[in-house]
Amino acid sequence: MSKMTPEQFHGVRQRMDLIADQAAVERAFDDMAQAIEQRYADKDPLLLCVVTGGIVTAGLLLPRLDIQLRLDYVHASRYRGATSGGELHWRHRPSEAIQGEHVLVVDDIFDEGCTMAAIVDACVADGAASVQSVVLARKERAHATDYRPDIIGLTVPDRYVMGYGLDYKNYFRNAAGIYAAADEDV
Ligand SMILES: O=P(O)(O)OC[C@H]1O[C@H](OP(=O)(O)OP(=O)(O)O)[C@H](O)[C@@H]1O
Ligand code: HPA
Repeated sequence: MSKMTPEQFHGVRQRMDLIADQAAVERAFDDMAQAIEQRYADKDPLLLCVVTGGIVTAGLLLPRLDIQLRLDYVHASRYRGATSGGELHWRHRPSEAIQGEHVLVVDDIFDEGCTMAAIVDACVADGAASVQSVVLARKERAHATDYRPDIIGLTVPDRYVMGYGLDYKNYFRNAAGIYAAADEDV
């Protein structure tokens, strides 16, 4: 995994713009959790966290959900430390565990939409009883697929964003807010 020097890291941090502060993001999580509880109260869903970016979204949703549920993960990525997407690489696809389940796919962002559309298609192909999705953020842009997430926390501008699980060159996933990288850093 590539590294940034402290000088590069602090430069990016100084130039980035705040898009949604911690309070706004936490409110979005409350709303997302409420929507999930309404849809899944009696369904014993299997939440499927999309690793790596979806870890923070799943981790902040779970303690807010007072319903019967289980957790599993898929590992599929397109960006791999870059700021533009490529081909989808599967590293973990729990096909057998998905059969007959009400699956809720959990990710940090719906950008071009290719990742979520491919994961939802894979869950359907693997025999899920139903498949819905939740994302912390949807990018305000044209998407490369007709698929849309069922539950969306926030809409963010069409800029490269980071924080709350979203990375910039493998960093800033731990930022306690959502920030956009400066044009010169993208
Ligand atoms: O809508 P799309 O344009 O397909 O992009 C969205 C995907 O890109 C990011 O993952 P990435 O491939 O960067 O892997 P990561 O989870 O390790 O960050 C993000 O976590 C989503 O899974
Ligand atoms: N930020 C971080 N990761 C991403 C983005 C983004 O804007 N789009 C797709 N994956």
